[in-house]
Amino acid sequence: LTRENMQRGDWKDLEFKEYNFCAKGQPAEGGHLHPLLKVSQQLKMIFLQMGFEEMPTNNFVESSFWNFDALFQPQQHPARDSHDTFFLRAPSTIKQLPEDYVERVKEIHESGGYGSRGYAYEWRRDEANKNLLRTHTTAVSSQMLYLLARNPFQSKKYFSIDRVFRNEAVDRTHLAEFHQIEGLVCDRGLTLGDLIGVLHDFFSRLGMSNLRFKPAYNPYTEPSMEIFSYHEGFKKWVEIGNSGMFRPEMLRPMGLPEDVRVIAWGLSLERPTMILYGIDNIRDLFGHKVDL
Ligand SMILES: COC[C@@H]1[C@H](c2ccc(C#Cc3ccccc3)cc2)[C@@H]2CN(C(=O)Nc3ccc(OC4CC4)cc3)C[C@@H](O)[C@@H](O)CN12
Repeated sequence: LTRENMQRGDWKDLEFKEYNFCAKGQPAEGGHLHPLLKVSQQLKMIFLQMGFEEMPTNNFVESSFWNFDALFQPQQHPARDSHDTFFLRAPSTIKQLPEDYVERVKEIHESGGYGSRGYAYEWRRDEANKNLLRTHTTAVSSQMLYLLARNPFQSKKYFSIDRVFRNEAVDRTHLAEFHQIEGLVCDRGLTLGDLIGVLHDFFSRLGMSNLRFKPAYNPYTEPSMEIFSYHEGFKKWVEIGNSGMFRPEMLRPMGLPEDVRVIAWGLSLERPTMILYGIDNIRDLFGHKVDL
């Protein structure tokens, strides 16, 4: 029976079979939640169950100051080169920064302080003013810790899961951006043992309990550790993240009390998602699937 039959009136001469009200309908094509979304929701639940608060990471553009200088990362560090970082043409510079804090950061880079020798170079404000696409969510962690330091001290547990951008060669497992997962605990008298303990708690909730730690280096954490977990499936140790204790050269200029320590760790969202979903080409995670 068509619209034309109805308009022409010739439906009267047509033969119709009995309507089968018990016939099954067409299977409804349902949508699917994206694997990255499902894994990030699972990780968000883990952090919330551990009493962590989510950081506001809804801005991809950061200043070099918050992304590097506040983390005591020197201005000549290779990661700050345009080969590794996306700098912005417009707006190319940050409008304003907390001037008193900037002065203390300049001081710690140039001549040290709080027992540190610093880097003994001429720190440049115009370098710190350059806007970029954040290379890690630690650029947000630094701002949250600075805000914490401006109020009467209280211990805090923060997390973030969001996009970060690196000007790197793209290959099967690397794109110019990825989602970083970061957790941090700020409290008086925290030790490396507390970091190891919170890592065991966190990763055991992801089904990874057999962990090993390897000394590593980050410009903003000392000591630093790479985190490994034995993967029963692959029968080998898999690097599952990086961690460390933020340096005094980062925390003291913020104004945090001398006995306050911050332990932190990070991992990517893509790696666990690809492993959990058996995806071996990161491009299958993004963009429209083109079956050529
Ligand atoms: C440019 O690449 C950086 C990324 C990404 C990464 C690395 C470090 C941090 C960090 C940090 C940090 C350190 C100190 C203080 C604060 C933040 C965050 C993400 C992953 C971190 N990595 C990573 O995610 N690996 C991983 C994580 C989970 C996982 O689960 C599977 C189900 C079993 C499997 C693998 C480790 C490696 O993949 C590494 O080669 C790649 N890393």
